[in-house]
Amino acid sequence: MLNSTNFTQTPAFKKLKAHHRTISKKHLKELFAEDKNRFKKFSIKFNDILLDYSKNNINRRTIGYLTELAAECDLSGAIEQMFVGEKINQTENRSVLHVALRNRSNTPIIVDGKDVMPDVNEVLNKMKGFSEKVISGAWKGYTNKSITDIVNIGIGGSDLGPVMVTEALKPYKKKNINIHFVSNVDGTHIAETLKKVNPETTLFMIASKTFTTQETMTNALSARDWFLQSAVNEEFVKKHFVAISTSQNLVEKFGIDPANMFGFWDWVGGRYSLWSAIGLSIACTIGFDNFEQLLLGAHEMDNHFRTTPFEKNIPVVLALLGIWYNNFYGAESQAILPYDQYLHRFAAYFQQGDMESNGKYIDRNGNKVDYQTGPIIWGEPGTNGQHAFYQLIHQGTKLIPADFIAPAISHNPLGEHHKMLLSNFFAQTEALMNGKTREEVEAELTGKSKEEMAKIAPFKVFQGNRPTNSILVKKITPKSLGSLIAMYEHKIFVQGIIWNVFSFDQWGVELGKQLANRIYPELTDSQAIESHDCSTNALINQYKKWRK
Ligand SMILES: O=P(O)(O)OC[C@H]1O[C@H](O)[C@@H](O)[C@@H](O)[C@@H]1O
Repeated sequence: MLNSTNFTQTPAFKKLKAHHRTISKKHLKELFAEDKNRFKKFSIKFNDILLDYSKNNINRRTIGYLTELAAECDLSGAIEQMFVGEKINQTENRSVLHVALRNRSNTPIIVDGKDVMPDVNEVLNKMKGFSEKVISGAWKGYTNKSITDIVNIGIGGSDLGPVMVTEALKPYKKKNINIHFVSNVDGTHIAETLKKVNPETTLFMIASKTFTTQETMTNALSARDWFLQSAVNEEFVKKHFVAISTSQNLVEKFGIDPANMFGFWDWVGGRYSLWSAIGLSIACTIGFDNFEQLLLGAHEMDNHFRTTPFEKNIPVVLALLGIWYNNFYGAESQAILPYDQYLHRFAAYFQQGDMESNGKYIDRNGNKVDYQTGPIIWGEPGTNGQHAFYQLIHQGTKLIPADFIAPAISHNPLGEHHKMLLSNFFAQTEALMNGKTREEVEAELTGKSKEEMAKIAPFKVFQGNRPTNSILVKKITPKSLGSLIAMYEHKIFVQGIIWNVFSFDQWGVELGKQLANRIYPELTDSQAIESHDCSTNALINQYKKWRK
């Protein structure tokens, strides 16, 4: 059982409250001027990842109190409970073991008296064999041609991870395999995808933990119909459809050969599942050896997280900084800004990862919280963001803590591009910290009259004092990406523990599904609907009129 302390009632929280009153009066610039060793004190290097968190509104005392807070919420106990397979997802009575999926040291992890590692390894072996067959061309379609295109059909956790990773690791893509993803129930998504592929050489991966998700099942059936228009014989489905699920029963019902099913377990949360068979599309796109490197990178981050003291523990430090801004400074969001085009879905991936995990107002005791929990996660790759929303980060009225992520080495060392990209990365965090004073603005406005200067100067001033983390990675490789993803996963875990919420269920997605199922049959005929509130009725009835 996880500890369920209200963190706002701890001694450390009270110390942080008092401390916040003083330190929040100091500009980041002052903190740097006072202490030339800030970088040394507030940075952590782990393998090929450097976290510089010195550009935050903190000093040694802040970190001391924050780590005390973590201790008072029994973070160490919670970490151990997760790693040893205790059922910390209490509302679903499940263990939380994405760490077992990438447990490359193979130490036993026991759930309900049984070591899960042999099953994990068995599925990994099956994925290895299958991906090798697909990539080598040995897996043949119904006209004896090799596979050229994979269409992964899934949504949420059965989509976002593979999408993000295959995009992030495009430089490792096998040349003979193209990957496509269909998630939205909007027919446009599947229709546009099917225009690009040939039924004779396409492999569909139906990815769904439950195998009941409306969007995925609808898209899978449409894909099957489309395939059978050409292949005709239902026997051929098994050469072109594989399933990734925890439900063998439903997979068989759908007509997929159980031999082509890749299983996983209820202790893998959807948004933590890219390491499981849900990663089959990744393995078939970049090769199994690279998939294993991804697992290894995550495993090394797991070990770091499990064994490193809090003040040197990257996920813990990131989580505590998030709590500092969320609960003391009143920040409502957290930006993730990758300076790497290949990471363009990274923020979208962690929108699910973070917001589905910690977007909760009921605590682990079943009571309504009286503090803020999960932040809004958002972001786009630099430098696109700079020309869009950075205005608000620099001069808006909201505090937006931001994580800047960049690789030192580009996969595309084209001319001066990477140097320019990185100069923007370094410049932005510097600008956000220092800002620009009125004096500096005036010094630049040479040749202007006093009146002209007074008129324009206020608009050109930047307050600065805006916190950032810089995460510099040597290169985005399968291994370093694995570490980066695991880093954020554990950050979310730590925050959930301290906010006292259950991070591994997602009851909040159910109500909308339920109501959609009720409304769906009402849309069939042309009868006016009166069973809802006047707004919903009117919208449905207008839709019915227009579609006639
Ligand atoms: O893999 P499935 O079962 O199709 O679920 C897909 C998604 O459905 C819901 O939106 C949530 O439960 C998500 O966490 C999940 O990832």
